[in-house]
Amino acid sequence: MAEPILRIANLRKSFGALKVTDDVSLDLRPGEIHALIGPNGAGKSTLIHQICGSVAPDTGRVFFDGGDITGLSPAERARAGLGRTFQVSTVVPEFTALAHAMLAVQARQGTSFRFFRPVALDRSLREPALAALARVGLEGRAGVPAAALSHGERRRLEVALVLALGSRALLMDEPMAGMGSEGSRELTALLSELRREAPILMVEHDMDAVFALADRISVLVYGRIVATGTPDEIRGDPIVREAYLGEDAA
Ligand SMILES: Nc1ncnc2c1ncn2[C@@H]1O[C@H](COP(=O)(O)OP(=O)(O)OP(=O)(O)O)[C@@H](O)[C@H]1O
Repeated sequence: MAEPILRIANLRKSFGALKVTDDVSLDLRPGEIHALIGPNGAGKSTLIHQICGSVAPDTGRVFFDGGDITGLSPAERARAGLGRTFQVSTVVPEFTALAHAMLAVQARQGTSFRFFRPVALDRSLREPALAALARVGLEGRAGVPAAALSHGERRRLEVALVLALGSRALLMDEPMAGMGSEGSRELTALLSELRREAPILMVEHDMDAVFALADRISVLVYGRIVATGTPDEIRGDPIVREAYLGEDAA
């Protein structure tokens, strides 16, 4: 079996008396989608924050691509190739899809300021940016401001940006949230393809998407992983059914 690209070992995090992450270990292997599911307040988002570096664990380690990244900042983790999708709507609404993608390519190339060369004219940014947009089916929307993209298109733009940043593994917190059924279908197809380029660890509440996409599922309840397995194993697991899925899983 291939070595995991991402490995979380014995992470613990408490907020006061509340143990939000209680000795969590899991990994992400090349080519897979690993979904993290669990009831509201189980600690899924806090776990993702600890993996991407915006929340420091109390104890435990995070390893990426063979190296210990526990002490790295979110920006250093992103530069190392651990990508996280973020809401494009919170960036610059007037910037076009292409401009966002070009800025992501520029960040990857490590040239933040080019005073004498307008970004919009730079072919070394434009071509990889257009390729990232094409990868998510947005090549025809390159000139459209982010604010004018549909919700589903913005989600795809987020994916294009992490690709343009050179991410080799992706963390996604509820990628399906707010998508209509058409948008969910498109994003499901895209993520399904994408796993070969960059494996994905995702938190997701949409069980149809989880069971359609995931190679493995981990179930988090009160900060603890109660089960990890294939969708079939998770569906049939009595502890999971009792703790979380209920009879809908039948
Ligand atoms: N910065 C913080 N300070 C104190 N408590 C926090 C903080 N962040 C999260 N919590 C608490 O930790 C618990 C886990 O929250 P978290 O958002 O990680 O859960 P979740 O599984 O992602 O939930 P949901 O599915 O509703 O998004 C919750 O009880 C939450 O109120």
